Amino acid sequence: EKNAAAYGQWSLKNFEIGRPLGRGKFGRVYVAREVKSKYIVALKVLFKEQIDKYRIHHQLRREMEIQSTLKHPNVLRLYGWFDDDDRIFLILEYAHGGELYGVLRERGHLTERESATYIASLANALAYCHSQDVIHRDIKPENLLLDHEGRLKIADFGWSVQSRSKRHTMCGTLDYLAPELVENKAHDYTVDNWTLGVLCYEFLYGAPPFEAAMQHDTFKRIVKVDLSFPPNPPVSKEAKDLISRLLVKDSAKRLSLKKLMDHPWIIKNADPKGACIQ
Ligand SMILES: CC(=O)N[C@H]1CCN(c2c(Cl)cnc3[nH]c(-c4cn(C)nc4C)nc23)C1
Repeated sequence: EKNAAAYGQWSLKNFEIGRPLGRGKFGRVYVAREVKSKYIVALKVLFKEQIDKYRIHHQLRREMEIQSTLKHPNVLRLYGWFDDDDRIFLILEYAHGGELYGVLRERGHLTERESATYIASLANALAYCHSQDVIHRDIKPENLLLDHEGRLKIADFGWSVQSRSKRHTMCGTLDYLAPELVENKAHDYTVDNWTLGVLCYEFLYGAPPFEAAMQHDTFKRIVKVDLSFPPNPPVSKEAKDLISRLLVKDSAKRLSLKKLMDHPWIIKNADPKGACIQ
């Protein structure tokens, strides 16, 4: 198996498996260590019978092809994969800082500097994905991880692996979807610009802008762009200005990622190193 590893043909023998990080319909994710290099990775295990049952081969292959070609500091790397008789193993970058979602829930809301830093990192990552013709990365707080320096990593769990920490948002939430998506209309990469507005709002206020008890009410609030800014926590007018330029029904009128990077709130608050949660 020495040669096998040399040619990137991995097998379970190359890894020591650690604690589970998350689980879901299709499998689980574990911390793992590559035996020879001692390199820490996240190993996602998917069961073939589940993949057959839910007929997601094509989606899984597309996700794997996309994620293995994307190489950006704010996109979680997929290093490779291997399989055995009944499982497929994805070798993913391990984010030492865990889920941004957890920090957001713990803290209630983030500071303007933290929020602007993460929005700038996301805009950078999305501009890169769009340049590779990849759109609609399923960006919601669950899919945002932090590395050991607090730098953001988009981890796209297209096949919904939920983490161990209790989820507050039920799976398949509409909160982050643009009107044209929830109305099943044609959509382009500007759906991601809308989602940036939702995330920026949620970082600053601790809850997404169109949240409602029932999914149908969320749907109505999204299509109406029923946006309001509560008095607490106090948020700068520049931040509200940026959010209002992203949460625009007409997708052609949404602030572009390029213009977002030059927005006064981002210039003033974003940490150029992309990290600032201590
Ligand atoms: C959205 C989702 O399912 N996330 C789960 C599964 C994969 N995943 C990770 C993936 Cl895919 C990569 N790196 C991670 N690091 C962690 C993590 C680290 N700490 C200290 N706590 C956690 C949790 N998790 C991952 C976490």
